[in-house]
Amino acid sequence: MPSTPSDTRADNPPDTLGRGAPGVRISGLSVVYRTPAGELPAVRGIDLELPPGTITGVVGESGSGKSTLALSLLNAVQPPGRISAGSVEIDGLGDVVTLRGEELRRARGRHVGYVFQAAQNSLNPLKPVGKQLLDLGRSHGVADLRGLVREARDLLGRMGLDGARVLDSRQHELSGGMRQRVGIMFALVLNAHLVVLDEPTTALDMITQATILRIIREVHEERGLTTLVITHDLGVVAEVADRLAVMYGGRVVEQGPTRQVLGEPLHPYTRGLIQAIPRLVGDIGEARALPGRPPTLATIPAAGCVFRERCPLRTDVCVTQEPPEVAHGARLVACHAVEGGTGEDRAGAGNHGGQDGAGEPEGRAVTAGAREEQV
Ligand SMILES: Nc1ncnc2c1ncn2[C@@H]1O[C@H](COP(=O)(O)OP(=O)(O)OP(=O)(O)O)[C@@H](O)[C@H]1O
Repeated sequence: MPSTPSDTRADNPPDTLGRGAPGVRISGLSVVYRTPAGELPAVRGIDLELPPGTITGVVGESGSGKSTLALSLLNAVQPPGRISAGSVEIDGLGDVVTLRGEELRRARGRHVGYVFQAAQNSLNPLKPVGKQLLDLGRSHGVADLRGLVREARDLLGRMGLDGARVLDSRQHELSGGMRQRVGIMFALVLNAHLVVLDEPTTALDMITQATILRIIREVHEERGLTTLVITHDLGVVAEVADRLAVMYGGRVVEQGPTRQVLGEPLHPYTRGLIQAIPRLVGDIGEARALPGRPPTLATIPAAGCVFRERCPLRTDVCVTQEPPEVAHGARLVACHAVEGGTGEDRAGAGNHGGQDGAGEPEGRAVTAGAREEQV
């Protein structure tokens, strides 16, 4: 990759984040939305670590709280929502939940690059993409705007687009898939070292999706990033993520190295998600959709296990007691019915969770293999 825009920024304040991939520690994070029935939690007491240099995937059905979690990483939850408890510690930035005003604006884009779920429609319809790029550069004090444009063209070119043409285009002149790639370009172009991608490939056909996932992985490794990918698509995380967190009803119910979580799922919800994937070969009847529907804010139970209504393993204790996250080797699982925890605390699991089986080349190869078996 050629020199990056941040290499050329002369008039910027010192880069407090440094050059390395930052670690992120989300602790006790809760987010509520105000509704006619009062403030209801969309994310509840989440503890999640993003080890430096890894790609973490967050999966779960619609409404499980994935986007709300992603927004919290940027302290960007908007009313009627608010972060009601917890912290998001990013190396070099501190607790972003406490950042305000100019500090926060600077952090977004420059330190934390992001693509929101609605990336396809988040461009300004009146301005060419290139003009919006220059606005972004100026608002972050980029000295070498030509370098910024070069970088944008290069990123778009790698994603299979004619960069110069795209920069000259307005939103309505681009297809959904092109806009999606423009969104990814904006997330990467300021050379942030923490990148949050919310459904980065939803508008893309399978072949373009595979290309984009490869590029996300390549850029992640070239630049030494810490990356969070939010998706409802297990295929996407199998392809790209070292570590995986499975969300349901605002809780993380299972987390650990992708290879382990997908290869040998422990939580009944994770198992259900995997069983629901239709296979191209074999008995079509093997794919079993999860019965029932995920809860809404109004139907998330106030006590007990959030998954119990749909759970085949439910017992009485699930109605009254919320299952704690228990370590199973490098994994954390919140389920009363999963036996054989190692008895380690969260820290114990988190420590080897970073790399163990996380899948540097070997882990991904195995994960890819697991995916091949699925099809
Ligand atoms: N602005 C809002 N006002 C009220 N409730 C909201 C708001 N935004 C999200 N919610 C609710 O919060 C819960 C979590 O939503 P969120 O969008 O974070 O989930 P998600 O897993 O990202 O789902 P999807 O994949 O459909 O975006 C859902 O029940 C949703 O209806």
